Amino acid sequence: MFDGIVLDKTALTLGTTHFDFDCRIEAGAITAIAGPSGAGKSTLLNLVAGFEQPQSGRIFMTGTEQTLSRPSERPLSVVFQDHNLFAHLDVFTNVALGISPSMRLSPHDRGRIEDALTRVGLEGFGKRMPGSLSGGEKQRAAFARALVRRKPVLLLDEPFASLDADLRVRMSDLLLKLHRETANTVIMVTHDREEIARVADRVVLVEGGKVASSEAKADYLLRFASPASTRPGTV
Ligand SMILES: Nc1ncnc2c1ncn2[C@@H]1O[C@H](COP(=O)(O)OP(=O)(O)OP(=O)(O)O)[C@@H](O)[C@H]1O
Repeated sequence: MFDGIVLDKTALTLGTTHFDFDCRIEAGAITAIAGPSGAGKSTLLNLVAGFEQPQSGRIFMTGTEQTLSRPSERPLSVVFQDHNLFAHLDVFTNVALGISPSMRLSPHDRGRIEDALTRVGLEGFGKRMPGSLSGGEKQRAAFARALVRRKPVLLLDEPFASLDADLRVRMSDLLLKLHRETANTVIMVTHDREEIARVADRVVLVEGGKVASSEAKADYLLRFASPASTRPGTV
């Protein structure tokens, strides 16, 4: 049994754009999804998350078929570039929603939420409202919510793109630290070559709605570092 993520000839058409993804994503690794703008990176992630459903093909995750299951039924958490937090709820409540949408929390759950906030460097931030947080603090809160869910798969859609360069590096370090602790399967859409170099184990290159290659990071970086590279537009 392959316990990573499988997109088995997963196809759909959105508007006039056709997508046809066929790939395997290793369990326990951080896989970057790279490729030019409009190639289909977010669409691939949306298929894995269940926000889009394929018109044909199948999707497997941690050994079970998930092709038609709802996003909430899939063994995963998602962190987006923006809009991760409910603006009218404090940080504690935003994180708590990762455990219980109805906010039925045991003392143990409350402890886990405080612990997650501490691990992402937001100790004492529980009563703060999202509007009073910096961009990096908001992303940390989003990570804390993903952490308390304890799902084996973490999907990140350009999670650090709106942050400045220094903060991007610190958030990458945080991602690596959390990944070492949880050994979860991470898929991260990114345009940023340096981010790929810093955090990814493997790289899936998406072009024209298809998976063009899937390889170890070192091989990917070597290929595109070469002056003979034929794909200057890609990260
Ligand atoms: N719901 C939709 N209806 C019509 N076209 C869509 C829809 N969703 C995506 N597309 C088109 O599919 C293509 C791929 O979109 P997608 O967002 O997956 O690309 P991407 O690689 O993530 O791009 P970027 O790097 O710019 O975010 C784009 O041309 C986009 O306009």
